[in-house]
Amino acid sequence: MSSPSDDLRLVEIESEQEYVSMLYGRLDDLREQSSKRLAGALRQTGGTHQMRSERDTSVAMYSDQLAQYSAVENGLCFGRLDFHTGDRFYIGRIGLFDEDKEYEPLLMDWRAPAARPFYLATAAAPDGVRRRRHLRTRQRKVVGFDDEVLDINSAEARHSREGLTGEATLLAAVNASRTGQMGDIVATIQAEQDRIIRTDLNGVVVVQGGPGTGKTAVALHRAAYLLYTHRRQLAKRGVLVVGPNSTFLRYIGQVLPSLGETGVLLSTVGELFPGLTATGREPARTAALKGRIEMADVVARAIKDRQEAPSLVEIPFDQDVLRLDRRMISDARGRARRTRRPHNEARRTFQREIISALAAQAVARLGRHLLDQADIDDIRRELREDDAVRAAVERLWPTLTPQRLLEELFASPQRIAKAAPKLSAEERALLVREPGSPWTPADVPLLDEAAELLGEDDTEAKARAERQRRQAVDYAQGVLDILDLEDDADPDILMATDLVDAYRLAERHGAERYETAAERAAADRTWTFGHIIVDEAQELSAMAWRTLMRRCPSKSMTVVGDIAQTGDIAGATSWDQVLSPYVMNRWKLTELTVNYRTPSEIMAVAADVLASVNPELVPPTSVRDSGHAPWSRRVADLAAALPAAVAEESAAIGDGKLAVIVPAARLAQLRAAVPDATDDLDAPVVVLGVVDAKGLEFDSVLVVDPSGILAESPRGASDLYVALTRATQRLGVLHTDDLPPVLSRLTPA
Ligand SMILES: Nc1ncnc2c1ncn2[C@@H]1O[C@H](COP(=O)(O)OP(=O)(O)OP(=O)(O)O)[C@@H](O)[C@H]1O
Repeated sequence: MSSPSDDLRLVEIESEQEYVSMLYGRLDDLREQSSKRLAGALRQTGGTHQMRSERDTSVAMYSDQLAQYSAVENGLCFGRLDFHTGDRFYIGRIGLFDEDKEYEPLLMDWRAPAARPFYLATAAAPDGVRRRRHLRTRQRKVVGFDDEVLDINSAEARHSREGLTGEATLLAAVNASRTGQMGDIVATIQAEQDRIIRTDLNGVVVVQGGPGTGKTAVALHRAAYLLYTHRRQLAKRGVLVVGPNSTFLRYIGQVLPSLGETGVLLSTVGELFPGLTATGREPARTAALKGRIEMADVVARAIKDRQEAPSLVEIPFDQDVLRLDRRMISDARGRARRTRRPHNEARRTFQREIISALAAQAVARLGRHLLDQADIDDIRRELREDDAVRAAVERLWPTLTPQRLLEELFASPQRIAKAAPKLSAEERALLVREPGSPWTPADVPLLDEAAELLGEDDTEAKARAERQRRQAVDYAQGVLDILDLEDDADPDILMATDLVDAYRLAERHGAERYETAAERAAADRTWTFGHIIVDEAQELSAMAWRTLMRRCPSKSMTVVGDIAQTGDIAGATSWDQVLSPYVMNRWKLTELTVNYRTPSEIMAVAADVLASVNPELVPPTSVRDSGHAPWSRRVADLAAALPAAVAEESAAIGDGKLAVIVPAARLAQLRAAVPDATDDLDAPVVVLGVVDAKGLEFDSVLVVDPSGILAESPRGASDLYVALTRATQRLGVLHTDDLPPVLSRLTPA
């Protein structure tokens, strides 16, 4: 039998349903409008260059709108604010307005200033808000709501925990099973997070916080907020989000689209050199050395070393031999260097000077008085076009790509010795490798450094890209002409999304399509972004920071990380050390203190490990208990014991996700021991090394061989801390030898 309060709730849900259905109706109208406009734009043919470019812009704009309307379909409206004045606002993923009533707001975008009380108002500081309501929806259906009455004297206010906004909805969200994809937190952003999300665009903001405090979530919502608030400025230059590895980028990949933002480039530092995939592996010590700032000097010296000045070069020319001695070559080299242009650009000066020196010799031999200016010009031209002269210039001042420079440097201990006189012999030996070896992520900042110093002439490549883009548009046009659309084509039969598909079809036929800023940025090494967000920033090396800073001359950045979780030996130990070379003390530290992921029982274990990293570091406070005691089990053989432990944990979490986190050296062996295990985050069970588990989370985590993790790296304790804090519900530890003392809090099972 239902109680009167249940009945009241049902009535409320019905009335909310009516409103929410109206909002979806409005969304459908907008979708249809954009579809029609897109179809119209796509049907325009030919015209002047300007008309075509306007059409491209319209196509891009309407395609983006359509993508945004689809992206906000789930959870379109998630909140409501009732004010003491009687005003009422609904809060959602985008703003919707009533065109018939002077654009009265029907739904307030969560990023609008007026929506802020939804995240900040408290019973103590209600900001005029009487009630905050969190709506729960499934697809287009309202399935429930949670209310908070912001009255300091209410029983609810007395019971709610200090500092939490929308506690019931928040706890439901953090307790939900994980899906393998990070979700957005737009309905439950907490006050300390909101303040960071809405910090000014300018300058560097550092978000320091322990595991699970929402740093990644905050960084991504900040990207969405900045794009909303500074759309004009940022849409043109784009926003770059840098993450530690591609597994992590896949994990967070859906958050921004679900917030209606598709124009953000997600990348690892290793992917920032267009046209190159850095898949190679190398010893951690080599990668750490390549990450050191001294490598900038090594690259610069390596280039200078290629500008050779031998004592004599003889060049056969016109049945004679011309001679370049060291002084002539040094003079030409000096002139070229004094231009202060990048190596490949300064080459023109070098070549001119060499040709002048050779021409002077040739003219002197023929007899200056017998030649007029036209003859001398002819001689210079002949010299310029002469193969032997070209070969000599190429030897003395070669045209170098970053790849060739580094490949030839690493292949030659002699070259390394000249370029790196300040490194020890042992360090220099770490750099040597076979030519043709695959590029590694740590090579990328070095290639970038080299590209800066070498200079590149990419006009040809850009012209080619533009030609391809035009072909793409024409191809799509051809497809559309065949479709022969009528103006009033029934949207049910042929939606504009089909047209977009036709447009995108061009891509698959080898031509480029219209590109967003993010796409153009991905293909252009010299692109500079309007804002850069760096996640797991503690992992970046000094050379990687140099690359990123180059990509953002305005130094508008959000730097997100946790110094206590630094695992990479090239990584950071202090934010000041990382940032002051670029922005001195002009960076702002913000902190997150509440852990939304890891329950208190697991955090107590992790806190002991943190104390072993540095007793002064304070772990974040968990927002909840799970009721499950983290356990440990001593086994004789890890690979043999693993399947049963996996089966047990899988049964305990039902539909949730389980991760087995192992020392990198045992990854292959232990992955083979778990039936159906992969590194695909959508799978129910994944087996990962600690490095690849960074930033991720799972309902249950099995940490295997903690001593192995501790011993594997000088930052082993930080790695173990990361591994333990990936779980949202349950944690188990399997070990063969004595449990490390820092884990003594675990319950033997
Ligand atoms: N306000 C919030 N509402 C609901 N869930 C939240 C909130 N803040 C964080 N979370 C959830 O907590 C989990 C941890 O967040 P996130 O991954 O952003 O933390 P992090 O600080 O980056 O952690 P780590 O340093 O361990 O990578 C995620 O599932 C995230 O969705």
